[in-house]
Amino acid sequence: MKNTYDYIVIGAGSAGAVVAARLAEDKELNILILEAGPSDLADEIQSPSKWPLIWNTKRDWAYHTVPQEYAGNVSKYWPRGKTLGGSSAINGMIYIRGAKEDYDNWAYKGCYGWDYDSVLPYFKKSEAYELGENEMHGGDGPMAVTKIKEPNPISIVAIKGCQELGYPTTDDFNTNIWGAGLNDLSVTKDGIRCSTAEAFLKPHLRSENLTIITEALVHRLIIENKRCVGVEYECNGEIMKVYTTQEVILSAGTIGSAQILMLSGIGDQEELNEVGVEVIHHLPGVGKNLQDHLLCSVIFEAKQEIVPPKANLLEAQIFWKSRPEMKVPDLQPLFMALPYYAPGFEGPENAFTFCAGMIRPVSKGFMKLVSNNPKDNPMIDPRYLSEKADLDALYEAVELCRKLGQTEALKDWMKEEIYPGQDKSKEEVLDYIRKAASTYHHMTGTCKMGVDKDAVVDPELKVYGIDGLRVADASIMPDVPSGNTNAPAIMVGEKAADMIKESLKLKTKEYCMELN
Ligand SMILES: Cc1cc2nc3c(=O)[nH]c(=O)nc-3n(C[C@H](O)[C@H](O)[C@H](O)COP(=O)(O)OP(=O)(O)OC[C@H]3O[C@@H](n4cnc5c(N)ncnc54)[C@H](O)[C@@H]3O)c2cc1C
Repeated sequence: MKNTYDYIVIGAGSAGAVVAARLAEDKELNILILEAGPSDLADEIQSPSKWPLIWNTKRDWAYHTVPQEYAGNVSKYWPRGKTLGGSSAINGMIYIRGAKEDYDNWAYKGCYGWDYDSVLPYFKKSEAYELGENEMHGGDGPMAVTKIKEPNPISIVAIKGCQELGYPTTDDFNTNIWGAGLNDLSVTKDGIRCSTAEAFLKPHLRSENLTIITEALVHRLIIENKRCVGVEYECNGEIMKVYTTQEVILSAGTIGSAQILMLSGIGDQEELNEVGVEVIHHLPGVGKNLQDHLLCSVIFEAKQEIVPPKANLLEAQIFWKSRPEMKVPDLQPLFMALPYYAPGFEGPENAFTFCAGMIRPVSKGFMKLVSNNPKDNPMIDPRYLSEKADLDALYEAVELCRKLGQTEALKDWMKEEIYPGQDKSKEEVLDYIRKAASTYHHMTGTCKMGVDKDAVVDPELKVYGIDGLRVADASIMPDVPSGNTNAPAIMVGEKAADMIKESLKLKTKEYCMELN
């Protein structure tokens, strides 16, 4: 193993695996990718219906928030992938990009080059859409996106119930987001999860210019004169140092990237002083702007036996709005053929869930270090439901799901509403929502891209105030897209790799001009 590489990528997750693989396409470059977790060789990862079995194992960071003041005063569990592929190896495999307006809004806030028309080519670049290339989909990218072959009966009746209530349907959320329909999945044609490790890293396993090190926990960046020159990490109990000739790309995810910046002395100076980290660069936005979507389970006991789902457990959903005047969806209820009880709630096993989802949160939270030890999980406070607008929206999502349970389409399936429960007052329903609300797993924003004083990276994803360092993952999203965040994180990886390659070309050109 060398001790100097052209580029060092930290984190082999949804975005990091893409950045490393795309850079390694240039055989002149030597790339290192450091991943804290072990390999992804596990049946629970490969089989699309087994993903919740990975929770609380060695491949899950298993974070917990602080007790949520506005959400039942309980701590909420946050699974995150800790393996090759990162969270794309433990996620629900729904392939969705969100609304066009999400990205146009990023550009409106100063993130030039990130409007939907500009990012669409990057979504398409990564994609091998089962139905082939068209205006909205890519046909020959590394990442399989397939249709659900044998949907569970609950998924089908839920969509019919939505139609009965007057909602439209859609057969492709990435072309027309509004309405109810079956999801596209990041699953191969052979029915195996298509994580970014599967799609992007595996084809490079024999590439001599891409070195992948697993179980390598990055402690901090090595910074000299405000330039990132390398990385310090721990592997097999040994502390190692590795250096870069070009750049370090931080792709450790919404928690990991902000944590590593702070451990390296880049963050809010007062907060860093409190935990004994020497301040290298005061950047107050690091760890702030934490945003997440929320779910709340509406659970029905079933009249007839539910067959176990064959696909990804999350086959169908609806994108809708909490108020008629809304221009983009803010609700995304998911239909599951199993009971998804929140911690502390229980009920019959032969049951199904319409999981009310709220996807345009107004509440913003933060995370910060509790010590200067890289092995200590940071303190995470998403401040769920701290803004009343979020509770109002989630309430509308719950009511939509409850109405769906009462439709004719569901008559042969729905025996009884278990949660929030029949004949509950609005106050009781709100109380249930606060207690049962859980993450939709879409945390973003702690290293926000932007042009304001709280921004951490510029629109080229370069960290303000430090040379040779970019962040590329879900943490840079200024606002969480209104949909699931895996495809957007992969898009960030694709665009980052292209920008890095462009910078290198420019540098080489300048160097050649100097020589002449
Ligand atoms: C349970 C679950 C279900 C989800 N379901 C869906 C879904 O169905 N569809 C969808 O679109 N999205 C889903 N998501 C969200 C989506 O997977 C994430 O938003 C996306 O994977 C984030 O990508 P990322 O690159 O930012 O981070 P990650 O993919 O989490 O990658 C970060 C990587 O960095 C590594 N790392 C962190 N710290 C260090 C360190 N100090 N040293 C070395 N390595 C480090 C991590 O181990 C990890 O591999 C789900 C997420 C979860 C957890």
